[in-house]
Amino acid sequence: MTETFEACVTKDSLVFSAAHFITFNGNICERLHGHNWRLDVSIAGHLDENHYVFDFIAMRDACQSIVNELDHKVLLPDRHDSITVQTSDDGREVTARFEERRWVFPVEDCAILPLENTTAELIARLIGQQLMTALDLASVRNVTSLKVSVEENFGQWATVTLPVGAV
Ligand SMILES: Nc1nc2c(c(=O)[nH]1)N=C([C@H](O)[C@H](O)COP(=O)(O)OP(=O)(O)OP(=O)(O)O)CN2
Repeated sequence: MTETFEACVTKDSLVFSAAHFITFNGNICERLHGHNWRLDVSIAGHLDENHYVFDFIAMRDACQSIVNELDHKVLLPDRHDSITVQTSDDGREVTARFEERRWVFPVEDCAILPLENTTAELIARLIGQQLMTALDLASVRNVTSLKVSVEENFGQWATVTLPVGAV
């Protein structure tokens, strides 16, 4: 077995305070509520010429940009089967609907995400995909995988591991 390393980043600043509601077990829809979502990211692979797997600082800065986009927002899914999310014609408001329920938000308070549901798992995967692009991991030859954990509440988190293609 060859040795592998992980470079990991988690910080008090890598927390976003955001509201959401999910559906589960078919047609149960939560009430709107908030979490302080915490991000934890690791990149695994072999060492490069700097004796790094990947630069912590680049990881930290890319994570911070993503967190800043989500902080103080309402997270809304635009691929949900039964929650519809629509921006008004004048671009000022977003309306989310589930069955008879309706929520209206100022557009600047919303992060409309390409997700089927705003679960911690799917948010972790989306952040992972965004990090893949931001860090151009596909072209980094020594990196084998990216792991993203999103903690929704103290001690409750979801993790995704995404393979990195270049190796
Ligand atoms: N694997 C997952 N399980 C659950 C997820 C998830 O994203 N992935 N999400 C939820 C809900 O969003 C729920 O809101 C979790 O939040 P929490 O505040 O912990 O839920 P509680 O109802 O227990 O609220 P308390 O304020 O702590 O009483 C559920 N599961």
